[in-house]
Amino acid sequence: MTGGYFEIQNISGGYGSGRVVRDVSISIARGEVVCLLGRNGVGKSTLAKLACGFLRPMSGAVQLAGVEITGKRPSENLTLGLTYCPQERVVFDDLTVAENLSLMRTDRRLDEFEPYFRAFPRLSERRGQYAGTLSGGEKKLLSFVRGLSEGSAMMVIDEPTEGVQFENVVRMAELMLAQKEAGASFLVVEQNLTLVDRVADRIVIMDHGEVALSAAASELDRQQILAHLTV
Ligand SMILES: Nc1ncnc2c1ncn2[C@@H]1O[C@H](COP(=O)(O)OP(=O)(O)OP(=O)(O)O)[C@@H](O)[C@H]1O
Repeated sequence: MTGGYFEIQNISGGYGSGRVVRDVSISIARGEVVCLLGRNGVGKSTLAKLACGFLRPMSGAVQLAGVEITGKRPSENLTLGLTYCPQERVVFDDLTVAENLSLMRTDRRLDEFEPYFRAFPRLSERRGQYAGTLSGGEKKLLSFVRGLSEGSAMMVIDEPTEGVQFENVVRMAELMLAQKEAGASFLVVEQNLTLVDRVADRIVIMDHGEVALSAAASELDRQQILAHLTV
């Protein structure tokens, strides 16, 4: 145990007997944002799933606030303060935008979502619209707001900006930074350097299922990052 708030320790795993992630360790402190980058197919999403209980690791351990959570179900992890937002948009198409959000609250009130509606007027305008009719980028925003509004101390978010336009990516960054200020920690799988530049304290780059590079964001320039992302 190295003292991080969220500790991924020597995790290996994948699908069936196929090993995709090999011996990956990442330690995230309270209030730290770590961005996980890498080319397509190197195992970033698989690592996120292994860390959050959607896949059972072949070996290694995961700890949250000093508590071992390896192999716990995602629903158990949520009660312990770990939110996982998968890459696939998690919205219910046959519920309205408002219903998708109010589902998160036992009293069904929408008041607490007002800051998110102010940040994303498109969502506000579409409150009464079925989520199934939203564009891909709008669904990603809705999914992001659902995840962030869980208010967990640790959030693992997989490619939140896919299909989201620039100004909304900037607002996503601002909302994340506000939660970071309040003490939340993030592991963000991301290819969009607009978001990475704004939120990352540390950058971890994966290649072939392993950590190829881990450094403070301030120590890396764009060229070094891009060298790892281009084939
Ligand atoms: N459900 C699955 N069953 C079997 N193999 C899978 C499954 N999901 C992903 N893989 C394989 O695992 C490897 C890593 O995929 P993963 O989605 O973790 O990569 P990634 O780095 O997140 O890529 P991307 O940036 O394209 O999302 C790929 O070879 C992929 O084909």
